[in-house]
Amino acid sequence: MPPLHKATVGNFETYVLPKVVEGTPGDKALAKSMIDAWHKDGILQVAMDPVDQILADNAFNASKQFFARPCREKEKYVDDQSFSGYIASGEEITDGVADYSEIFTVTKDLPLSDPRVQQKWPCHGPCPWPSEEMQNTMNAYMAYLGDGGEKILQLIALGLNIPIDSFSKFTRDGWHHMRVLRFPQIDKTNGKGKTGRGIGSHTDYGLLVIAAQEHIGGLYIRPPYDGEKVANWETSAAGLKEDDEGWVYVPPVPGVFTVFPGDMMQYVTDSYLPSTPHKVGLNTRERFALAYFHEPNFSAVMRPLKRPEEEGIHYGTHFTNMFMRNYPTRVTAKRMLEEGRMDMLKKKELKWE
Ligand SMILES: O=C(O)CCC(=O)C(=O)O
Ligand SMILES: [Fe+2]
Repeated sequence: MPPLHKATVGNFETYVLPKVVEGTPGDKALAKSMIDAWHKDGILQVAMDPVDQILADNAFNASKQFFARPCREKEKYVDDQSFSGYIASGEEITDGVADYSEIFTVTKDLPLSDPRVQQKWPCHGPCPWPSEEMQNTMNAYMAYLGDGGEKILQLIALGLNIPIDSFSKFTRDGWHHMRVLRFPQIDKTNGKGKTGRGIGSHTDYGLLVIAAQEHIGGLYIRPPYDGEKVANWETSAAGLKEDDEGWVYVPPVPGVFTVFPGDMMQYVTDSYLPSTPHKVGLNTRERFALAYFHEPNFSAVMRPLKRPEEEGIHYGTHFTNMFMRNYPTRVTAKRMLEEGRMDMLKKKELKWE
């Protein structure tokens, strides 16, 4: 466990996803158990089969190859329309403090000819891939997690006794994205952040957070507590209880990925499935992780399942607000403001009704 962080060590439930979710009694029992695990621990594990584990291994190898390149070279892989690309250690801000994470973000990779890019939709643009090999490897891994994400959404709906497509109807052409992450060894940072802190405590934005880590750990989560329900779309959850009691260390387990709910899952279920707060500590060795986010369509307007008459939350606006807050000095944020792209979020064409 990384030094400087107080926590208990978690031991989480592990599940095997069915090939297809059909709504059988077996699927229902699995689903209910997954929901119970989220209520108890705030996180669960899914076992990858050996073929899919290769996809994860390949993604970790591509990540290491990229991060091993010289800084001057990595810095070139930035796009000024999307938030895809390289983020140096100390560039991301969580709750006003620089994170030590070094990141390559992958958002929906759209060519300049895509109508949404032409119309200057916020956050829409290409991914500046450093190589075709990294592109293919990351795309293959994300496609695998995308399949898993859809199955999990269907299972959770089954477990809640609501129509099986209650969540997945929002994810057509979903705004799925991934953060390829490297964390420096605790005593090898550039001094821009806070000692021992990799990423400050936060919740993530969409439906599901699906994360994998190699053998060096660093992730901590807070399980749900009665009366502890922060709505990140109203009041920032960043930095919350970062140094309090109650954190649980997520030990690296070979051959699994972890899954927990994001902000939109919390919103549509009226906090029955709260978005899990988490943070990353720096370890005594460098650490690699892959955080994939299974999301609604950028244009989706999310509403509480029990109160469809609510005005709702436009997912694209929530996503854009969060990225503008985390990367205020990035070229993408500057161009967005210069070109008045934030105003576009109010337009009807950007909203699914
Ligand atoms: O490093 C991890 O395991 C998780 C990273 C994370 O929370 C994020 O990228 O949002
Ligand atoms: Fe996160």
